[in-house]
Amino acid sequence: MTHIPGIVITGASGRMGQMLIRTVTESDQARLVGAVERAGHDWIGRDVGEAMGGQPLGVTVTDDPLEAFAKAQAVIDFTAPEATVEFAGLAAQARCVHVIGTTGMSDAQIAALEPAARHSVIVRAGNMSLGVNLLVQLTKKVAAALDEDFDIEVIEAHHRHKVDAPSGTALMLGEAAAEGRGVQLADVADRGRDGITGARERGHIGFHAIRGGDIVGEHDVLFAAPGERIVLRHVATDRAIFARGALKAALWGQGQKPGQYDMVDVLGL
Ligand SMILES: NC(=O)C1=CN([C@@H]2O[C@H](COP(=O)(O)OP(=O)(O)OC[C@H]3O[C@@H](n4cnc5c(N)ncnc54)[C@H](O)[C@@H]3O)[C@@H](O)[C@H]2O)C=CC1
Ligand SMILES: O=C(O)C1=N[C@H](C(=O)O)C[C@H](O)C1
Repeated sequence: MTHIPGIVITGASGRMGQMLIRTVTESDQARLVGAVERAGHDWIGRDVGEAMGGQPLGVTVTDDPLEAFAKAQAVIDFTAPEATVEFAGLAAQARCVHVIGTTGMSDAQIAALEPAARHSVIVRAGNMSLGVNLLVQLTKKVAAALDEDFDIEVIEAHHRHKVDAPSGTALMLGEAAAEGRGVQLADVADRGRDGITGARERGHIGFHAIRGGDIVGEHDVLFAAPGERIVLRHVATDRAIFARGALKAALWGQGQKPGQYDMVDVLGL
């Protein structure tokens, strides 16, 4: 019997799913024990390594998440909001750590994770990279140090396939800026200005989303005042940074008490 945690990857054929499978199989601290895709997907029933165009990995892609989770200690889930809510319940049933990278979740979907978190460890973050989680801390500090003479705008850019906006990372950065200022983001967020918007409102936090080509993920937090500007920037050039963070979270979650955590907890920032 090995103590190396067994990991299931949901959304196995996706951009992040495939990156996660490579990251887990290359790690000597974790074992790939399952790969899940949606019902009807043409990878179901195939070896996941072969489906990715490589050597067999001895793991067959399934559309039965509970059967896969029952053999695992952790589930790493970068899929879609409805799927993630369903997986949270099943991961709790199987007592697996559930690492959630999925973005675009509504407040109701986030609230729906709470019953699962009474039985299992959930680590959820809109961005699993070390760099962005450091940027979140810096954003909070800079926002706390400056007054409302500095207008805050969060600008993000992603590939043409991304379905949600603003990005999960942009929202994390906006929340951090709002927290630094001691306000609620919901009260001050300006999302996607268009038309005769009127002059910018003092104290508001703006969000802007660029979509194009194969941009992995870029985030700027702009603090603009009369006469000067500060720009905090993170540029992701490789999805491996998200996969490495997610695997770190899955390993960190082993032995933690049930509840909801984020990458700040995992990274000790
Ligand atoms: N937190 C982070 O660090 C990061 C988060 N993301 C987020 O991860 C999510 C996925 O991103 P990508 O991999 O680029 O998307 P993608 O569209 O390439 O992959 C999503 C996969 O999930 C699968 N899926 C959807 N519903 C499913 C279900 N019910 N059961 C099983 N599989 C299901 C799809 O078939 C697809 O293969 C997005 O929400 C994205 O914003 C992406 C990168 C980093
Ligand atoms: O969809 C993506 O690709 C990414 N999504 C996350 C987000 O919404 O912030 C993280 C990263 O920027 C890539």
